Amino acid sequence: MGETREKKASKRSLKTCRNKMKMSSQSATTSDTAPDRASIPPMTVPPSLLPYDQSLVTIKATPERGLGLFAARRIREGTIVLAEVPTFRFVGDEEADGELDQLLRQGYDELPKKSRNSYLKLHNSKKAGFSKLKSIYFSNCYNLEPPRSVHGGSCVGITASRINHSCVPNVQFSFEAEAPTWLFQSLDSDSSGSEATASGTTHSDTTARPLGVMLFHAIKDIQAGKEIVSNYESAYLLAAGRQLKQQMYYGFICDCLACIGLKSGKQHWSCSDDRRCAMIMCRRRVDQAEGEWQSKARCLGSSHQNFEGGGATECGQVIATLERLADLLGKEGLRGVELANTYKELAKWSQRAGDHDAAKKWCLHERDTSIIAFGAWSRRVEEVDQRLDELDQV
Ligand SMILES: C[S@@+](CC[C@H](N)C(=O)[O-])C[C@H]1O[C@@H](n2cnc3c(N)ncnc32)[C@H](O)[C@@H]1O
Repeated sequence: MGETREKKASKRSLKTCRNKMKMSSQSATTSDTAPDRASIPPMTVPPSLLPYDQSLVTIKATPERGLGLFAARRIREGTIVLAEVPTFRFVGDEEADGELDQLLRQGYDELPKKSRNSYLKLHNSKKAGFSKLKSIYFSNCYNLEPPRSVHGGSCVGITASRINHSCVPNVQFSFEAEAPTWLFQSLDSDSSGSEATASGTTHSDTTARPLGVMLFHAIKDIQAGKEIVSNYESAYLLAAGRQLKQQMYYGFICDCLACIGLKSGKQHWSCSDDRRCAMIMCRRRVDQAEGEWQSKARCLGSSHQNFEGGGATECGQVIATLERLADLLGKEGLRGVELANTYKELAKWSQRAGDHDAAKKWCLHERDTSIIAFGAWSRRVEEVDQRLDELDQV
């Protein structure tokens, strides 16, 4: 299963270096030929291509947040902090059709004893009217719906469940339905019940739905001893809105820098809500422009999205809004999926404006951000590469 993708990944890793070279040499000479591998300095190899190192993190108790995951040593941006085969994974229909209890019970019975015990020890928010298995599931599951993942449904991993929340996360969660064999080989097989799934399949059973792998990449450098935190919620909410949701769904109130703002004593974070408000406004403007663009395309009966119908001014305004959004996201420290998606939109609107050089530039930004947040061999980077190839052909 993994071999073809691994081969592709190693090809892409060379391409990564080539694009990085292109990026840094934009104002100088641009070479179309790939550099000799030997001439590439080791630092240009994306950290996420290095084998996954399980000793990077450790689980510790905290006074306010229960158990949490902590960096055992300094972790560089782009490193896989945690890779885990989920214990349970359900697609959207299974979650919705009321059979989840039965599926969970069936999957649970098939787990090795150690994994069953680990599952029962996970945090339980004691959700009213839910069985214990289901309440634990919904207290810890990661959503696989867009924009975080395109697979739909949700999943739970034993170690991933110990990651606490911050509105200013230092890791980005992603899910890969297929992962290279080197990654599976470096996973601890009994840490996640990887030999069994909710539907009784194994990840090596190619005829059944594979469990895939949950991944957490560092989106910034993390100092030794610092807590690993992911964002459970949308970034496009003000502190009060985020806290309402956290209280409703998880029973806690976040005290991250963005939430405490002024109380942090840091000028930068006292403006967090202002920045998030501006981010929400940008998002609304872009979403509205996208809706108008789509309906115009439908009216004109254009089968192609990139018809020359919008006008440079309209596209220019959307591009300026998206540039502002990218800047705000950077200032808020949100350098994961939100930033990658913003660069993707910048490339799309630049293409609509007929500016292929800008489209390529933003695509390369999306690629660099995606390598850090999702890994160089990820489906997301593969998709960006396809779009870059298409741009090259224009
Ligand atoms: C998925 S679990 C995370 C691991 C959990 N701390 C444990 O001991 O297993 C989610 C629960 O952790 C706690 N938690 C997570 N992030 C928190 C935060 N920023 N502040 C306070 N509690 C938090 C809440 O009780 C939440 O319902």
